[in-house]
Amino acid sequence: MVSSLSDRRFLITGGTGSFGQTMVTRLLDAGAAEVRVLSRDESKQDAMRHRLGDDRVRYYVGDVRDYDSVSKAVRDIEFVFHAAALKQVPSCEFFPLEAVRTNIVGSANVVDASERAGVEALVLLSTDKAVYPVNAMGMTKALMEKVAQAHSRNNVTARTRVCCVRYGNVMYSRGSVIPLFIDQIRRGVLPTVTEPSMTRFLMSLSQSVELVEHAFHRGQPGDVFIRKADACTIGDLATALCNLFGVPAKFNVLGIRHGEKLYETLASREELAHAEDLGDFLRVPVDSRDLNYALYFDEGNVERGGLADFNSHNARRLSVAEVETLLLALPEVRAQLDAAGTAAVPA
Ligand SMILES: O=c1ccn([C@@H]2O[C@H](COP(=O)(O)OP(=O)(O)O[C@H]3O[C@H](CO)[C@@H](O)[C@H](O)[C@H]3O)[C@@H](O)[C@H]2O)c(=O)[nH]1
Repeated sequence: MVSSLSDRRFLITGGTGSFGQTMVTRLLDAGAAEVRVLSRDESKQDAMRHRLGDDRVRYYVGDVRDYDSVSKAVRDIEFVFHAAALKQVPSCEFFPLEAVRTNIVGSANVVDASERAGVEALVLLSTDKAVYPVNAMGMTKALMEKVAQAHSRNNVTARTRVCCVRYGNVMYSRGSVIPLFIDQIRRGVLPTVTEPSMTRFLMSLSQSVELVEHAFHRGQPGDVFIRKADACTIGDLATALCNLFGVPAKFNVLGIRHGEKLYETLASREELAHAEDLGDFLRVPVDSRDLNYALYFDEGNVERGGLADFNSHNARRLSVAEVETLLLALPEVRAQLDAAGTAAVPA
């Protein structure tokens, strides 16, 4: 268990992304001695350097696919957060081997380089799409989790405590559906809803950081941590945005896209059979032959209705009004509403 973030040295792979930037700021605020950012894009690093203006942040240009660049960035580091990934479903479908190289081989490089450098703890970021995966992005993230768990299972004397976190859609993340719908609404175009009854878990960026910190502080080697998020239908999400921008809730229905599921699963029924309920979080320990499954069944200790998955269809369903409240809590949405000005009349 790590008690404090202050005066410690951190590496964040993919540190210029939405999660990475939020985590860097959080660590700096908590008094970190040094935060290294490893990423491929020098111009994003440059923009971040100017925005933060904090010389505790060190920028490493490199690629997790290249073991050498990871091992240089991790030298003398105490804690690593691994956020670098190929995350777009369509690009991973078109180029699955690229997803293998970044999401699986790259993650294995981060695990191995951390172990060799004597890093204390490593948290890898995964996604609900890794559970019962149907697309290359989810499949490669599922294998990333296996690589992380194998490190713990196969090395009893491992120096690095490796855990994963899994979460669903982060609201307003780059290229996601919320900024797209807002852009469409503001341009006077009908939002392009794939399938109104499709459901997704909703999480804020700060909740994703909280989950990572929870795993970082409390995770045992090989654990997967999940936050018990609420979910909504995409139809209700589009309706909530139309209401906020004062336009009628009418959509252009496209149909479900290639590689998409009607709902996502955060924890499989197989995992729930031995998961530990921690209130807001679930902890799925690494599968071990020693686990006493029978105890859980005899004591009726399996949460969420026996052997059902925890998915976005059976999770707590947010109402349109609740989605509106969540959206209004996002500074980006408020800025868009302000920019839309008084023309936005409530529906
Ligand atoms: O024009 C559009 C685009 C998307 N959607 C729907 O909106 C939902 C969310 O889509 P999107 O924001 O594109 O996210 P996902 O494809 O679900 O994937 C995101 O969420 C994952 C977690 O589930 C992350 O791992 C991925 O990196 C991230 O891209 C889905 O049901 C889509 O069908 C629409 O209705 N219309």
